[in-house]
Amino acid sequence: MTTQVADPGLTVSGLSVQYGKAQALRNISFSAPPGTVTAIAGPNGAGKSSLLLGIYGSVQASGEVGLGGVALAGVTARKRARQIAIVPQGRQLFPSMTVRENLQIMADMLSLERTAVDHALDRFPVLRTRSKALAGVMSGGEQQMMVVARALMGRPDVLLLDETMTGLAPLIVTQIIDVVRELAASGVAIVMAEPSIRSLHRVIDRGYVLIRGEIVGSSESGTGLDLLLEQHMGFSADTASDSRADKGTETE
Ligand SMILES: Nc1ncnc2c1ncn2[C@@H]1O[C@H](COP(=O)(O)OP(=O)(O)OP(=O)(O)O)[C@@H](O)[C@H]1O
Repeated sequence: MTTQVADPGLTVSGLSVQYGKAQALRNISFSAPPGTVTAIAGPNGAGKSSLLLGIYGSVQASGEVGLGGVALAGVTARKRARQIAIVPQGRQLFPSMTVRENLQIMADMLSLERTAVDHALDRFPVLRTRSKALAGVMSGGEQQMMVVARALMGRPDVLLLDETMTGLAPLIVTQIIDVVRELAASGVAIVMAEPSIRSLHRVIDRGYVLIRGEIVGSSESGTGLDLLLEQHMGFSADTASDSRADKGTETE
């Protein structure tokens, strides 16, 4: 009788990132199983982007990244780009091209089938209705939806979200969370890095607190992770802004 071994999903082992003499990330290890949403919570400069870019492969990193038990070091860049998708901080879209044209570029880059752009437009209703609008005239939330739809075009096994929810209106966050949950239900492993996770508890399955390039704690729930983040920072970003509003005082 053969025993089925569970797919480990994304595995990160001893990942470190250095910029010149500055160590941005030190010896990070964690896993993100298929069908789960893993949060990386930490303040500005903690190393969240460096971690996601190191996993994605667009910054030099030491250590090992694996997918489904296979080390990605031996996988071609093209295959890796299809298996792992990223929504980068700063969006990186072409403002003077239309929504459709922006999506077409990704389809061409990954040699996707002809229907890929239409599938991407169908992810969010607003993209379908505004497919001929220039990306630069779309609202911040609409642009973020575009970038999420673009990242999903290659049907990745792993989706990395770098501060995708930060600064968005609650209604937009809800729409993106719905897509994230749908993806997780279909088996995608999702890793989202955010400085504040207060409005994201319902989507997070597990997570880690990252401070100064190191993982300092983990939790199996969004609520637990938020508490941990508060403990490590002394206060959370949201708590700080709430209390400033309550007291009407500036703390800086
Ligand atoms: N290209 C770079 N060259 C030099 N230092 C960098 C570079 N990118 C990031 N850093 C430094 O590495 C550290 C981690 O930065 P990183 O952007 O990964 O953190 P972060 O948690 O994503 O922060 P933020 O929320 O501000 O984006 C910071 O001290 C940052 O100044």
